[in-house]
Amino acid sequence: MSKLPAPPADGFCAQAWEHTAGLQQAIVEHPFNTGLADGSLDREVFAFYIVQDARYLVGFAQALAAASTRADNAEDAAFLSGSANGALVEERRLHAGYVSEFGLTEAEIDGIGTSPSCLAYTSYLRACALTEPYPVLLAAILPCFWVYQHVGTTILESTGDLAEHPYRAWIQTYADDEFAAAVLTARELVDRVAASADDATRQRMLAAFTRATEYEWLFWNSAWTKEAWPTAEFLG
Ligand SMILES: Cc1ncc(CO)c(N)n1
Repeated sequence: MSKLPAPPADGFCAQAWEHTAGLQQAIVEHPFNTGLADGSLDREVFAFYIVQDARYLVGFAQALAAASTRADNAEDAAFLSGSANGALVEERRLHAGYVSEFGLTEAEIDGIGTSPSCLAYTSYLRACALTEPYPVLLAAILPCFWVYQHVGTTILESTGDLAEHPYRAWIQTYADDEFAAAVLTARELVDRVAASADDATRQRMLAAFTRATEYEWLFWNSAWTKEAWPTAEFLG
């Protein structure tokens, strides 16, 4: 799958993407993602990322499930709850892969602490689910779809044939047609909800979209540095 078409120029998504264009570029150019693209990324760094991402997906799924309870029609509720289920299926798949692909035992996985950035991002999504209006929650969720699809397809464009690529499975997951269709549906939902929101809500949507995109950058950066809690040394 190649890049998605641009969203309608007069909608929220177009405005949000333009507002975060510099950040989107920094994400694609982050050394974690350039290493993922050319296959040079250290496998241990990738394993750390996968463990964090499985934990992230649980929080993301909870935010999606919460959003589905607030949808005002069955189609949107089905999309959101189906996406929640999809994120949890992916979490189970990643978890199963720890042992087969990375040789990590359950004890080793338990020994990897949830990083500050992973906890911050998932906590932010959960907080939006509890305290923000439905349109703002949706805007916070959207970068999780859209940024990954953008990164996945940008990487695929640069790699071409994936047959021998060490991170083939990851690239295929986020560059495939099924994920692209989900991103289009999510964008259409956010544009529709934004179109009937008032200006103040639309401002908060833009702030939430931007913050979540910042957390996407932080998430990759925290995997790259194998971010730990600086306070761990005080706790023995
Ligand atoms: C951090 C993060 N954001 C988005 C996705 C895509 O669902 C993911 N797997 N992980």
